[in-house]
Amino acid sequence: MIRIENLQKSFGSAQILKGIDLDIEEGEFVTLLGASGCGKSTLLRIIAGLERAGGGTLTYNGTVLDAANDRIFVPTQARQFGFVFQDHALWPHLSIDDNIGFPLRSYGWAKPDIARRVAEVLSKVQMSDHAGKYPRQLSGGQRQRVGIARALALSPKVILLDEPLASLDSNLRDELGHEIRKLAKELGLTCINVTHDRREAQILSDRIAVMSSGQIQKVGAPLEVFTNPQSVDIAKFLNAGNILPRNVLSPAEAASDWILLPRNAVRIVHDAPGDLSARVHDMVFIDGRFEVTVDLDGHSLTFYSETRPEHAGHVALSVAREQIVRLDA
Ligand SMILES: Nc1ncnc2c1ncn2[C@@H]1O[C@H](COP(=O)(O)OP(=O)(O)OP(=O)(O)O)[C@@H](O)[C@H]1O
Repeated sequence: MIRIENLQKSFGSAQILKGIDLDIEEGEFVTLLGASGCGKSTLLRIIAGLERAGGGTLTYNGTVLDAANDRIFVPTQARQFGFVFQDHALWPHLSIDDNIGFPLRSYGWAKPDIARRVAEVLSKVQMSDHAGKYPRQLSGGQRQRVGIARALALSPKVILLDEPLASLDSNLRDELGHEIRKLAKELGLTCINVTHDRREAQILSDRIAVMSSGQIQKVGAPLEVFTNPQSVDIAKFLNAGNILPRNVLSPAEAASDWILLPRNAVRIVHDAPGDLSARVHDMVFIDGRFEVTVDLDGHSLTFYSETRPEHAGHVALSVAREQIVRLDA
């Protein structure tokens, strides 16, 4: 298990990590999700041993890897974690098998053992046919598969990923994302990923830690984080649904209270008056359903609909009120 306790880091006078606490279980896939500059890469670099913490403790299976106050710091090589970066970081002048074999050689592996291991990991990422090629002869997705194979070569128990899907187009991102998740589970890997991409986080992760301003604001399974994001800021960053003053749906309530109304909690009703009447403002067909935006007393409300609203103009809506959650301002 990886345990992060009150971890802190400053660059000059800027405090970048302000006391991070997080436990990551063996075999778990956790994503640090946050906007640019929130400190997620700095946290990953500290876990990797590429950066030292300024305070707090990092332990792995009970062994302290970094504790600034006790002057303990285990260097990167001794941590034996695997790395996958967004830009693949392959050596252009080496063939694919040499790219994967090179680190093994530097650990003193014998040639036949290297050849066997390279073949094994290439087959795990379905790249066996490309062993003799050079990185420039591969597509972005294929290069990333090689990057993953290289990370697996030394059989690390922990893999650290820095936006592994960022350089890929959207279909490929989903496909490789599902494969990475499957492979991680098959091999029982503990994975820590950083990204600002919500979709990537949801596809890959058992749990998501939402970061902003050097702190973890919310941790949970994707379903929990996206359906109960806790605050207006997190809900906005996650694009979790409609963020409305409570009194828009319940006029008796205080206007200063905020709620999250998920996009699947609203539906058009045809044969009943409904809870609300609203004016259709916009509509797009996307991912097999309509995304309808209505104007509700000056507030914009977006929801998913299997059917196209029959009449442009006004629609009657029913709201699944049990799906509404309160948000901290
Ligand atoms: N070596 C460094 N020296 C000084 N400042 C740094 C250093 N590394 C990071 N920072 C600063 O720390 C802050 C957090 O950076 P970090 O890279 O951790 O953010 P991030 O959330 O990963 O953002 P991004 O997604 O853009 O990489 C930024 O303001 C950055 O400029």
